[in-house]
Amino acid sequence: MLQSWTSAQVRAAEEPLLAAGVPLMQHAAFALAGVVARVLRERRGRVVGGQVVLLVGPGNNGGDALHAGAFLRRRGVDVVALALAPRVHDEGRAALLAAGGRVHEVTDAVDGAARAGRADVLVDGILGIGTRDGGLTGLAGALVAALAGGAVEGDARGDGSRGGVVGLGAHGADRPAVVAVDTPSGIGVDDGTVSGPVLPADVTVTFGGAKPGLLIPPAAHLVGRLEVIDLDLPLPDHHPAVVRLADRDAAALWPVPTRSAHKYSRGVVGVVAGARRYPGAAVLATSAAVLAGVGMVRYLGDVADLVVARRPEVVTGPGRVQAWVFGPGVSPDDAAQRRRIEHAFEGVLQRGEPAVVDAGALELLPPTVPTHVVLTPHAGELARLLTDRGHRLTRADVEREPLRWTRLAHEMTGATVLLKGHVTLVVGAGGAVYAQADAPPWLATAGAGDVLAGLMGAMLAGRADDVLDDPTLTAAVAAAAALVHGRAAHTANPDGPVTARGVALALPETIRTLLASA
Ligand SMILES: NC(=O)C1=CN([C@@H]2O[C@H](COP(=O)(O)OP(=O)(O)OC[C@H]3O[C@@H](n4cnc5c(N)ncnc54)[C@H](O)[C@@H]3O)[C@@H](O)[C@H]2O)[C@@H](O)CC1
Ligand SMILES: [K+]
Repeated sequence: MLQSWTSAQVRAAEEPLLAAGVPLMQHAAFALAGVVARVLRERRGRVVGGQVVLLVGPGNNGGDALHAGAFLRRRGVDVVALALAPRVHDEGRAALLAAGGRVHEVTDAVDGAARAGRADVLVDGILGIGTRDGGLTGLAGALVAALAGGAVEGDARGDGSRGGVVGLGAHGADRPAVVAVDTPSGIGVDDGTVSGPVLPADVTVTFGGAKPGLLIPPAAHLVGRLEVIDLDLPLPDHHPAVVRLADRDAAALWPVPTRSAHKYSRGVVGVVAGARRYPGAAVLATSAAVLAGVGMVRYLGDVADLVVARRPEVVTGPGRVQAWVFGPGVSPDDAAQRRRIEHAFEGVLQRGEPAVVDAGALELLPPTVPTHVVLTPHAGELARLLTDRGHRLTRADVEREPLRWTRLAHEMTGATVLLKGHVTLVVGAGGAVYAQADAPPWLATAGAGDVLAGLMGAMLAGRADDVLDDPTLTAAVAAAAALVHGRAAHTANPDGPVTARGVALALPETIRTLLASA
């Protein structure tokens, strides 16, 4: 499990150690220098003679970079600090100079970008947890925009004058590797927003514990490989801001049958999905539930013949269920499916049956529901859901601030809300947040959401009693389902195209491997 803490939580945890004179910055800088040395070795075969340029901002984040530069100097690395503020960390600066490094005061963004572009490794120490709203501006903003590759047109000098842009480009062996100090500078450290230029990192070395912005999109896409340096900070372990589950966490959440289990005790999933116009969604959602290993799958809808032809294990017609899947392939104008879903919602509310509410069923959601109801919108559907509740939003708004809007949807509806994406966010009871980045981009394909819904329904059915006893469990189960979904895509075809059906078929093998690894 990867846990993360907000800037305020990290500062509070650092305070007693700093008061006791623990040299946290030295520890952080030493670890940072080790990572930079490793990156130099990866790129050039050796550390000695490597060229490192430090981008140094006004605070302790720049201090970390300067001290790391001093450590690297002692290992024979050529280190130049580009000071991007009128004043940089005094001690760090003195340490770098004493070790034979150089400090260059940058006054021109184009010139600064040209110097930075010549490095083997660029260390981004402009801002860390001291970042205020608004991202990088002025000289640092213009320099980073120039380096990041023309994000700013014309204003690369930071003084309004036009200048040539020295872009790092997106790829290429010649461009410097970028190592971010604590966070890529300019991201919203606590919410993952990106409101200005940011230098995409190859590696982010974060201190004490991860920060939410490193896990939440869009900033999460700029982090590269994440390395967490443990500083033994007394962080509130039971109250992380955002969590990312690992395989063993998902395995621990999986409903593994006991020897005395029978099909009803293992859970029955009721699936209301598909229509004559969208029969595939019913097949995919029921298949995923069957292949995830639930006790029984019960299908309600108009394409029962097709579902049973494809999945003879499925029973049809009403009856007892432990959890529901509503909505894949259901259009709002489908009166029969609407009635079935509205009727089943009564059970969800009265008897406390967990439910996954997807696609067409999102529009049938009662005004408020308990947390054992999981909504699984993509960004466009979340925008619509909130627009219907008085917040005029577009898909792009949701993509800019996914955590904010997922949280609001949870607060307004009471449901656990899972926002599907390359990074999937889940917000559940008590405001718990999960950010799962397990899905390969190939998984963005038609029907993949139907498989996720079926798989999650199977998990909820298998753990229905636990979920009802412990309201916080639903969000964890939803996050684990997202993890399994991503892993199944990988099992289906590592690093290549996948079909939704292929992902469903890969579930048994994926779950077996996951449980074996725990
Ligand atoms: N507190 C500690 O003891 C430790 C801190 N560490 C480092 O210190 C960093 C935090 O240092 P600071 O608190 O000095 O903060 P930063 O270095 O992140 O920021 C410095 C200053 O930049 C200014 N600033 C903020 N947002 C800005 C913006 N958008 N544009 C321009 N200027 C802006 C503010 O005046 C802020 O105080 C951490 O991220 C980490 O790298 C590490 O050395 C570990 C120990
Ligand atoms: K930084």
